[in-house]
Amino acid sequence: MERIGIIGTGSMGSMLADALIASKALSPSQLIVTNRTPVKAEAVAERHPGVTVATNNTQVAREARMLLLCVKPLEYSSILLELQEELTPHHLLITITSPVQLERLEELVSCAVARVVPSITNAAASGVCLCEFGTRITPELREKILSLFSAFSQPIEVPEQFLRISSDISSCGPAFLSYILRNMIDDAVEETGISTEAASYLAMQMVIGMAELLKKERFSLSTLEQRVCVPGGVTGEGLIALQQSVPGLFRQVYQRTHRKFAEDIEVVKLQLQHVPPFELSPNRS
Ligand SMILES: NC(=O)C1=CN([C@@H]2O[C@H](COP(=O)(O)OP(=O)(O)OC[C@H]3O[C@@H](n4cnc5c(N)ncnc54)[C@H](O)[C@@H]3O)[C@@H](O)[C@H]2O)C=CC1
Ligand SMILES: O=C(O)[C@@H]1CCC=N1
Repeated sequence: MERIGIIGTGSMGSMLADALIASKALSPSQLIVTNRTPVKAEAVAERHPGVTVATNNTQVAREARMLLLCVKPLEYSSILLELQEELTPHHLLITITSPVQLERLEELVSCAVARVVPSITNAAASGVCLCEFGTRITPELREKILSLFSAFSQPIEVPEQFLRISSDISSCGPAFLSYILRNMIDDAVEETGISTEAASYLAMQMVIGMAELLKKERFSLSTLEQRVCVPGGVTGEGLIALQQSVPGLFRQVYQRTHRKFAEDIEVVKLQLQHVPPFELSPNRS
């Protein structure tokens, strides 16, 4: 029975644990989890009796061959120093974050490495996850990863150059759209006096209905816009206000995310300089 380890059970690590078990891709006994603050790992085991809570990261590497590293980029150097001796060529290390380059990871560990960037939408067994495979990933490992994540998402292979923008849309997108929707609601309340509850309910039902339409492939975004925008009607009037401020807005969003991404890559690179290549690791026998 193959076990999978999750290091870091914060927002994404716990979502992945829940999704793997809910989709039956894994039974609880196949999962071993750990977190710097143990209570978060214990909460996963409370939701899914049978999940093992490890006391530290090295225990996870000893008991599982496939590891999902679900911590923030700045935690990588210390975790890699801890895990370096435990990781063998039989392990598979999957990072879920973007600014840690796979090429660099391959210099630091002896096992195969891959990236799978999830999205909060995967919690509803929906949405995509973005995959990138390191050079040690065999066709069998590739299939294994795709099969595991396809239990609760649509895995899409993305070239490194488009990883950031893809993640901006699929992973950050739910936060961006939620912010816009909250403004749609707040402005409705301020402008008309409708209650927040009523406006929120209408907005959420609208989004759910729209997603269903898109899911059934009955409409593209532009046909949806055309069908709703009756010539001479009110939608067109509203769109005039949007046309004045929305075009180019997301370019600013993407410029900011890309700038932050470039900064993160540099900080991670500097930190990883303190991790020796795996062949030179001091404890290596
Ligand atoms: N939140 C999201 O929607 C998405 C996040 N990501 C990526 O996933 C990564 C994690 O993000 P979140 O889960 O949102 O963050 P989070 O802060 O909720 O979770 C990180 C967890 O790692 C734990 N941790 C930190 N250092 C540790 C260590 N040395 N050993 C064990 N556990 C440790 C923390 O206690 C925390 O529970 C980030 O790199 C982020 O870029 C990727 C796609 C979507
Ligand atoms: O905010 C972040 O850094 C992460 C990456 C993708 C979604 N959330």
